Amino acid sequence: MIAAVLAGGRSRRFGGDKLLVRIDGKPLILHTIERLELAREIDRIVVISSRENADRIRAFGYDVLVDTLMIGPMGGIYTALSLGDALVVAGDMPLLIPEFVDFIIDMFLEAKKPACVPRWANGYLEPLHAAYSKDFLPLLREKIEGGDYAINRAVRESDACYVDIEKLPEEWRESFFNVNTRGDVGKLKERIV
Ligand SMILES: Nc1nc2c(ncn2[C@@H]2O[C@H](COP(=O)(O)OP(=O)(O)OP(=O)(O)O)[C@@H](O)[C@H]2O)c(=O)[nH]1
Ligand SMILES: [Mg+2]
Repeated sequence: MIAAVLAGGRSRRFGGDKLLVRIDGKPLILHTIERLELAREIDRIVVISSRENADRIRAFGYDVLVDTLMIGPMGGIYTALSLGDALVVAGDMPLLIPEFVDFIIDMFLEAKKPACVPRWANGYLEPLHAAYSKDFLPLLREKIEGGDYAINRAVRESDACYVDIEKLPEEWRESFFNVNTRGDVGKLKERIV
């Protein structure tokens, strides 16, 4: 399975490109990628990046596909699916749990649904830690053409399968930690030492 790492955001809350910020001497996005490399079910990693960041990420030694839509995560997922079925994660998730990623992929391969998305008991979805099939593309295309870029709504309108987070090992929840603000960098440093 391909893993697509979304890296085309604006980092507005962070102020300055958060994915290139060094944590322990390493850019944030490489922490995310190195966690993915430990997942058995993933055989290829592609970064879905803005045009501006493409060369910088290639220089780290990773494949890049440029997102020309730049309409938010939905456009990143749409771009990723041009490569085939994909496990999609946000580039700002440096604490990914490889076993959890494998768990989602195994469920996705078995369920044969257009998407497999983690869901909290209160209904909140985690669409940037999820698996998508090419069968999700027609709905995405329709949404994009209609100017509705809400990925959660698209997932809910599809025949997705859901991964109930509260039924899984509690330590897997760390997978969803993502860096949005400068303060999150402090939290991250506490967790990776
Ligand atoms: N390829 C692609 N990735 C995106 C896009 N928008 C957001 N992302 C990525 O999706 C992930 C989650 O997005 P957010 O945490 O909301 O990040 P963001 O948009 O950079 O940050 P804010 O501006 O603070 O909301 C990050 O890794 C972003 O780089 C997009 O339009 N295209
Ligand atoms: Mg985020």
